[in-house]
Amino acid sequence: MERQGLNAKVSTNDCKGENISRKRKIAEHRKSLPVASVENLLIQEVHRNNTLIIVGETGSGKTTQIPQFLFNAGFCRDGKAIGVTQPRRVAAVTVAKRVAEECGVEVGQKVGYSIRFEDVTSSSTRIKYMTDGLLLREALLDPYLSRYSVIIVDEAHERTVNTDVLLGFLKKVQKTRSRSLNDSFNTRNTNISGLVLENGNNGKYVSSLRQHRGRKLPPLKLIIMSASLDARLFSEYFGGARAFRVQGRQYPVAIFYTRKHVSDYSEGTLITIFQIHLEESPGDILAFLTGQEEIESIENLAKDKIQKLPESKRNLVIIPIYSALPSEQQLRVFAPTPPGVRKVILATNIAETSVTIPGIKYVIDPGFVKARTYDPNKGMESLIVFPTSKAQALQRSGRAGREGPGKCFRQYPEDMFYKLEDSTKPEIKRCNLSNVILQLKALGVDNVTEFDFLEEPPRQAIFKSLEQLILLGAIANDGKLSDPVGHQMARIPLDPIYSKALIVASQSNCLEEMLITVSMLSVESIFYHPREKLEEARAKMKSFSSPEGDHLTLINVYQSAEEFLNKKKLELSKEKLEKSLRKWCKENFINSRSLRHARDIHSQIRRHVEQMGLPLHSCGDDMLQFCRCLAASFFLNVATKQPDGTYRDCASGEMVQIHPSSVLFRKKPDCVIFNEFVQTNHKYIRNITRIDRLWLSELAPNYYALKS
Ligand SMILES: Nc1ncnc2c1ncn2[C@@H]1O[C@H](COP(=O)(O)OP(=O)(O)OP(=O)(O)O)[C@@H](O)[C@H]1O
Repeated sequence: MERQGLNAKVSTNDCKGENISRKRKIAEHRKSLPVASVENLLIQEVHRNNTLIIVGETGSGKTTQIPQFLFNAGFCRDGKAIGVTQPRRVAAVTVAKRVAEECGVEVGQKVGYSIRFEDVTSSSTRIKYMTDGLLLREALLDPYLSRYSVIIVDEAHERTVNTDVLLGFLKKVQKTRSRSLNDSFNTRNTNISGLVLENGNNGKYVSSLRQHRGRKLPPLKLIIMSASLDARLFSEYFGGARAFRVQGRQYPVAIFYTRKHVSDYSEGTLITIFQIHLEESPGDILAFLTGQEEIESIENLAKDKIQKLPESKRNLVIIPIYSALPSEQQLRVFAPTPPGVRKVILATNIAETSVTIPGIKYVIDPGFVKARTYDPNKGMESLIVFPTSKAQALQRSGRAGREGPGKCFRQYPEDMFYKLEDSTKPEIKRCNLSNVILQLKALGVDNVTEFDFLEEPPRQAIFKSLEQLILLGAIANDGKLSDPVGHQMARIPLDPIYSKALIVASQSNCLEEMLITVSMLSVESIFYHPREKLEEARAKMKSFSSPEGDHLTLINVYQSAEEFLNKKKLELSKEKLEKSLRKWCKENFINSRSLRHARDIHSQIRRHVEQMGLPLHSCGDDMLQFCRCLAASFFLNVATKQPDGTYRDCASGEMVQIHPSSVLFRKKPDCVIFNEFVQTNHKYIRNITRIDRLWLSELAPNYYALKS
């Protein structure tokens, strides 16, 4: 007993020792970062300028250190907080965890994060990492962002829609806050609702202002950061804002190009993974691919190849990361690699910016990315694979060289690099804007065409999206959000068309079914059909399939999985239950990762609609009612069969085909609603349900009466 006690004591001490040495290492590491040498200068610049643009090499310490410098310089006095936005959830979470560790606190205390459906902050949080979309949602409740003294918009070069909208909004808040400060200096306690009216908003702004009447709001400091942004563009937009350059890089990254053009980049990536594994020194590999399906196919091929290696070389583990993966699975890539094992991470551009994945020494960059495009004439949005920009290539190589020197293998010849665009085309110029417009209107920007965008989206795209929102009933005659539908839609964090579907379903007693549908539609490929077991997979799919179409088929899958879980729930532990669900998925050729993600989304949105008080009913076996509800929700996406068996999209007039993955592929009903337009060699529609054409003028009279 005594010995055990002694041992226990020794191991606690060991633990303490380890902790102390880790803390010391972290402290030394922080001091060695390029930004550390300019801390005082940076703080001076922030004091002098309300808007500052900071450009510094990847890994120089911008994201993790600058918020801490600001905290130490007193920017969180009076209970104010520093908000740091990231374009991606995974970056917000992992960086917050790292900074909490550096500060020696639990995440959620002084340092926290907030992403859609997950808030790890408390009243003591002073440095808050979050997605740019989340800050926009916060602004709905607090239009002056009054709890923040500084907002840092990180990775601004990504130019996501949310970043662009946020920048325009922050510019406005800065102006208003400076004015509110002057007003409260001059006429303390006066009613400053003039500012409210100027913002063109209603009750929400007023109440928020009332809270601040008589209290000074300090000017909002805004910092825009990236390793690869066009500082001039941002500076001009913010009236000649100062740009500050942090010199120096932590570790070098050697760049390698191929001699010739690579015709099949996935094959090239696979070959390079194994070349690195067999020829290079220890260190983990990060390879960038374009999407879930591509990642899963390379994952399977790589796993087969590993089995064929000599025993001593099989120490290779493959870990995927893409946005449709549930958060805890995404975080697996950040776990330390066991000794003697080499980790290969197959990632989409989700791992391209901000993140530090411990152990990564090698990056493979095929030079492609899947991105959204939007054709405003046809109102059609699709995902297309594009070459990356130089900025993206730089960010990707920057994922190596964070813990020591690294190497980046670009899967294209050097001259190709110089032909790439400097920066990525802003998403706002190539996407459907209905979500943006809904958000702006909710923020009180009634005339969207007058909003001060960093770069204007195409007018036609604005009008097309406005039209869509009007047709969905989100906008009233006066151009404001309709009451209650528009306001409700703005509260649900989904695409407007899906938010509307939930509202319609709540009125038709089938919200339970629509919640499942929307969750399943929010993930990629529920079914998988391995080439070697095609017939077996098809037979299984048939057992779930509904003659009405894909939406009911997806519901069948979801409900069967739930039934299975309910049966097993009493006899198995949580861990075993997860395992047996994976087995069930495998037997049924269901993608277990996608199903898990859909279940996650389902429970999150369910909580949301419950909070909103929407009645959660099921239509039971009355599938006709549900199909009518689908038609009432997705009436903007209707296609009708043509004599030659192809389909015509009613909204755009475009000729399309039913995607081969649909259960209606061979049945070819006369009239269908669909949820996705996919453009490969052909134009396909996906996720389809048959409807009766006559329902349309009854369920969407404004649109169809007008059309006919
Ligand atoms: N989670 C982590 N684990 C280990 N080291 C980390 C972690 N996060 C950051 N670091 C270390 O801190 C350094 C600075 O990271 P930081 O994210 O602040 O740089 P950055 O300048 O913002 O880079 P980028 O422009 O690529 O986002 C990294 O190079 C790495 O050495």
